[in-house]
Amino acid sequence: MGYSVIDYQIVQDHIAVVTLSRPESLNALNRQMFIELGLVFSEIERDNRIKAVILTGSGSKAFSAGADVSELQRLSAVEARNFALAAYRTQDQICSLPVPTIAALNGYALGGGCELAMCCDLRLASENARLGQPEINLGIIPGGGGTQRLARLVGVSRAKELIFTGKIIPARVAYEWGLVNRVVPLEELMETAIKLAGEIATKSRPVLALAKSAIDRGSDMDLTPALHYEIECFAGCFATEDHHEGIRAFLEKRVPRYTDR
Ligand SMILES: C=CC(=O)SCCNC(=O)CCNC(=O)[C@H](O)C(C)(C)COP(=O)(O)OP(=O)(O)OC[C@H]1O[C@@H](n2cnc3c(N)ncnc32)[C@H](O)[C@@H]1OP(=O)(O)O
Repeated sequence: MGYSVIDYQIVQDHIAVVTLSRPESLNALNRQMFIELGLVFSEIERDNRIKAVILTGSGSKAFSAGADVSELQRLSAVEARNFALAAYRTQDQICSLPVPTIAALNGYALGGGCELAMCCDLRLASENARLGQPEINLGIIPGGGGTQRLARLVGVSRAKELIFTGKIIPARVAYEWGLVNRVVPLEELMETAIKLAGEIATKSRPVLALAKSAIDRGSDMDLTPALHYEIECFAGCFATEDHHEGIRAFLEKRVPRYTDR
């Protein structure tokens, strides 16, 4: 399928790389971008070969500088709600993918860009990356999950500090706050992301899906139901062929050969 504002590639057979591609506006997120992200993530969801997804931005300056401000300028309150709902639907597709997702933040990840990164399971940042929710400086608040996902990742106090001031933090601070998993030089970012995705892709696809579901769905529950849900996911592993192979390979002192069944 042809895309105009994103780029899509499969590398090393199992790794999907989706690149936000509007470099002239620092990969600002417009309606077309949400439509194409929706289409590409549907394509990824249907492709059983894919075991990890990397989401990044084109160029060396930005992952994404957020929602396209020139589109926001024209929105009524009703249209703003529809814009946020379109973003929500795309984000929900990303969050519910059964395979791990990695945001490779190659520069600014602001507003909707930071929100998109927070929908991914893991975040790697280049040393020049800068993150924040600066919507308050435009007289608005985050509408793509920023008030919720940021608070869950860094805590309510730090989320309030970022959202109330619009302050942008460097990658190193984002790492100290737990907002990104790792910081690497820009020229090593994609190599690091592909290496991490490759390491994940050596595992069993259905077992990765169960691990992701146990963590994500469990974290929306109280502890006791979450622990019971983990038990169901753990038991689900024993219904896979891959768990036989994993255990057998350990006992035979060899590397497992998973078939993703
Ligand atoms: C509701 C949810 C939201 O996401 S609201 C948007 C939240 N994001 C922001 O407020 C960030 C806006 N951008 C900036 O503050 C700056 O661009 C910067 C700090 C990220 C980088 O500054 P710098 O001076 O290095 O670059 P420019 O400002 O000159 O940007 C280059 C080029 O990109 C256009 N652009 C940047 N961000 C956006 C955006 N969010 N929407 C639309 N366009 C954007 C900027 O206008 C420049 O275009 P040009 O035609 O060259 O003027």
